[in-house]
Amino acid sequence: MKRTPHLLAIQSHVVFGHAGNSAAVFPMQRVGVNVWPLNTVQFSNHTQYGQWAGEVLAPQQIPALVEGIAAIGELGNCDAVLSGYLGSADQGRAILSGVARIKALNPKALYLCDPVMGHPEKGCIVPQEVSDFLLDEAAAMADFLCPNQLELDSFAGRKPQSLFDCLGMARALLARGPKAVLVKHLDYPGKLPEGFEMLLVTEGGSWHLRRPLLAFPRQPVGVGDLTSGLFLARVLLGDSLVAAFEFTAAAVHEVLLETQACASYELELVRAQDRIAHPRVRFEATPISL
Ligand SMILES: Nc1ncnc2c1ncn2[C@@H]1O[C@H](COP(=O)(O)OP(=O)(O)O)[C@@H](O)[C@H]1O
Ligand SMILES: Cc1ncc(COP(=O)(O)O)c(C=O)c1O
Ligand SMILES: [Mg+2]
Repeated sequence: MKRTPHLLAIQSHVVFGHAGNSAAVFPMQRVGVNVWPLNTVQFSNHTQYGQWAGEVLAPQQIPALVEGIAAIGELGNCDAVLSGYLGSADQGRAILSGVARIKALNPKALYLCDPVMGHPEKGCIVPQEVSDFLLDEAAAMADFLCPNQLELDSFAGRKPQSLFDCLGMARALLARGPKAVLVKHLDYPGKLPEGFEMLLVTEGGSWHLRRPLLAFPRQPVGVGDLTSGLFLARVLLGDSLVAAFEFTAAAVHEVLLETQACASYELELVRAQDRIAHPRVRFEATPISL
C-alpha cells in the first residue's frame, strides 16, 4: 500500500471562516495527505474584515513544537513544510530553522513558501518586517515559491508590462533558489478581462493556465492559501508539477463555483469537498517560453 504523505503546515488559523490553515488543512486532508497544522496566529477571523481579535504565536513556540515532534521520533517522517501567513519576521526565522532541521533528517523533504505580504489595495494586513523577511531570507530556502502578482512585483521591484514580462520576473526568481515558482494570480497590461490566469515556472519549462474569472460582490479570501496547499499536497501524492498545477486550478475553481452558488463571502469548502477531491472541470496548462 502507498504511504500517506505527511505535511507540516505553518500558517494562520481563524476561528470563524477560512484563511491560512483554516482554508488549506481540510482540502489537503480531503485529497489524501496527513497534515500537521502549526498555527502562526489565532485570529477570530481573517484581516480583510478590518477588525479581528486574537494573538500571534510566540516565535519560540515554533522550535519548541518542532522539537516536541522530534522527541517522539516522528520528525523524520515529515515529507514537506508549507509556510504562509506569518505574524512576525522572528516566526519566519524559526520556520527556516525548522525546515533545516527536517531536511537534515529527511533530505527529500520539500519546503513550499507562500510569501503572504500585506497590501493596502487588497486589505490583507501583514507587518512590513514580514515582507522584508520573505524577500531577503525565505525565498532562498524554498523549493517552491507561490507568489500572487503583487508579491511577484515586490520580488521584482517593479510591475510587469506584459505576460512575457511576468514570465521573466518569475523565471528570475528561480535564480534565488526555488525549483519552481507558481504565480497564483496574474495581472498585466493587456490581460483578457474574462480570464483568471496563473503561471508555473520550473527549471524544465514554463506553463500558462487560464480559467474563467467569476464575479463576486466581495472577493473571497483564502484562495491563495487553498491554491498553495493543494499544489503541495498533489506533488506529495506523486503528481508531476504540471499535473499538480492543473489539478489545483480545477479544484480551486470548483470551490469558487460552490462559493458563488451559495452567495457566500467565505469559501464553501465543506460543501465543495467532493468537487475538491474529484474536480469535474479541467484546465490545460499550455507551455510558454520567452
Ligand atoms: N476564478 C476566479 N474568479 C474570480 N476571482 C477569483 C478567481 N480565482 C481567484 N479569485 C480571486 O482572486 C484573488 C486572488 O488573490 P491574489 O491576491 O492574487 O492571491 P492570494 O489569494 O494569494 O492573495 C482573490 O481575491 C480570489 O478570491
Ligand atoms: C489571517 C490571514 N491569513 C491568511 C490570509 C491570506 O489570504 P489569501 O489566501 O487570500 O492571500 C489572510 C488574508 O487576509 C489573513 O487575514
Ligand atoms: Mg495569499
